[in-house]
Amino acid sequence: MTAHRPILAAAAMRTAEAAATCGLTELMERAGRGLAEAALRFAGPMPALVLCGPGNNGGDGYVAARLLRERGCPVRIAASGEPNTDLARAARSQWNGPIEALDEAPPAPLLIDCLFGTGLKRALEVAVSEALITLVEASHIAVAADLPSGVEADSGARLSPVPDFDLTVAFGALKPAHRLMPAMAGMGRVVLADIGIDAPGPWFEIGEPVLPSIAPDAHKFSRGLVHCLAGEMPGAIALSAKAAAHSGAGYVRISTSLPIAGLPLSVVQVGDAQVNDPKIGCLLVGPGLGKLPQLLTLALVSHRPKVIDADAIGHIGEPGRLKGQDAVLTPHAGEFERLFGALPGTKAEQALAAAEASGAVVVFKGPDTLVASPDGRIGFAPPAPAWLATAGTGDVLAGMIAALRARGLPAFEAACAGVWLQGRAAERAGASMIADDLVAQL
Ligand SMILES: NC(=O)C1=CN([C@@H]2O[C@H](COP(=O)(O)OP(=O)(O)OC[C@H]3O[C@@H](n4cnc5c(N)ncnc54)[C@H](O)[C@@H]3O)[C@@H](O)[C@H]2O)[C@H](O)CC1
Ligand SMILES: [K+]
Repeated sequence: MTAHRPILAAAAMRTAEAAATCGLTELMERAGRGLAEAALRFAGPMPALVLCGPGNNGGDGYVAARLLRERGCPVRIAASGEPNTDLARAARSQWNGPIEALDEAPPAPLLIDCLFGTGLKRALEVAVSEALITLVEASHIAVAADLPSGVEADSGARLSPVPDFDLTVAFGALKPAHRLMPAMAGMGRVVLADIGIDAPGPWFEIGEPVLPSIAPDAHKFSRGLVHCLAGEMPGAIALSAKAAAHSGAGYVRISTSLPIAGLPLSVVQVGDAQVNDPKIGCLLVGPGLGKLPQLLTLALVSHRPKVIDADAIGHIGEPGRLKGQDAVLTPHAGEFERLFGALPGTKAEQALAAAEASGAVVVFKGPDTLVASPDGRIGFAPPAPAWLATAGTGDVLAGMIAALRARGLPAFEAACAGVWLQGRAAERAGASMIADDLVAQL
């Protein structure tokens, strides 16, 4: 069971650090110790070169270098300049070895990057960036302290070229960049060093969901009825319906004008869509819909909870149309931009703005899927296999979320649970999977 883990943007992290009762000096000592221990566990004792920048990330580096040396590792430090914070100056004063110039330092088998962390504001100077890339490439194992230098903590953008790391040790809490592209792709394994910060908040990494149990006296309708609206290409909604059935819905029904082949016999096909049937736990519209905006209109007339996916998102037109609906929207980047326009800010800020504009829970899909609620919560997906990027996996996700909603989870929790379960199913299905195989793993 993995709980939700807090994710803190840079400003929230600074607030949490300032509120820590142990004081900032002790926080830096803990961060440096966490870094040294994680590097030792990962790489074993090997000659290390620690790169120290001007801020507190550099301060963590001075502490880690001292502790690694105390444990018998041959350690050198190379710095890009003088420390510019009292904390980092104090940490450096406890290092009594030499400090090399960054652009002249020869490489070492273990490279620890403490140039910049959450305080990075702009691209690295070219000489600093080049030295970092050269030294990382010449090392056997490269470890980033908090974040790889060059990565912007809140957006996951690379402000300058960033080499690939083997290990990233996040301090106190994950930052958005640990779960956002492109930054997360180059971090290697990400581990969290506990420095005693306790800052639960509305942003978190989605953990293993707690699913509603099946009551001993359950019947098919009490377990949840998912009603799917089929459109022009019924294969897609068939995949959603199968996924819904395997995600614990008690009853899955499709309204379709033509019989759909290949569906499990337990999925019931009907001719008319009684979208206000009070037994419906969740409506699903969009997969394979094609050019049938009237089916979206029909879904929006219904007072039942709904998942709106794929083609249906393109028919919404104006996000405000969804206000007052109990809806989960599941756009990928193209569908997101078509509906909400080019929103400013980070992916998390865009997802929140979209949730607010529509009043819906927004599952902003991609290799770094986010689930945003109009109430300000955001769930960041834990890393999922890249092989999920194949046709039909979105239809499967929509069906899963619809089933979880019909089973009684609130919209945001259902969406988070669906995203988490889909990632784990993909891990089990393996790299050669197609969307149909994903259903078999639910
Ligand atoms: N605050 C704490 O108590 C603790 C922080 N920890 C670690 O500290 C960093 C964040 O530290 P901060 O000093 O805010 O930022 P950085 O070390 O990332 O460095 C910012 C520093 O550099 C300047 N700057 C920004 N961008 C550039 C650039 N491209 N080129 C040159 N200089 C730049 C900026 O003005 C600042 O002066 C956090 O990640 C943790 O690693 C400890 O973990 C715990 C205690
Ligand atoms: K760093």
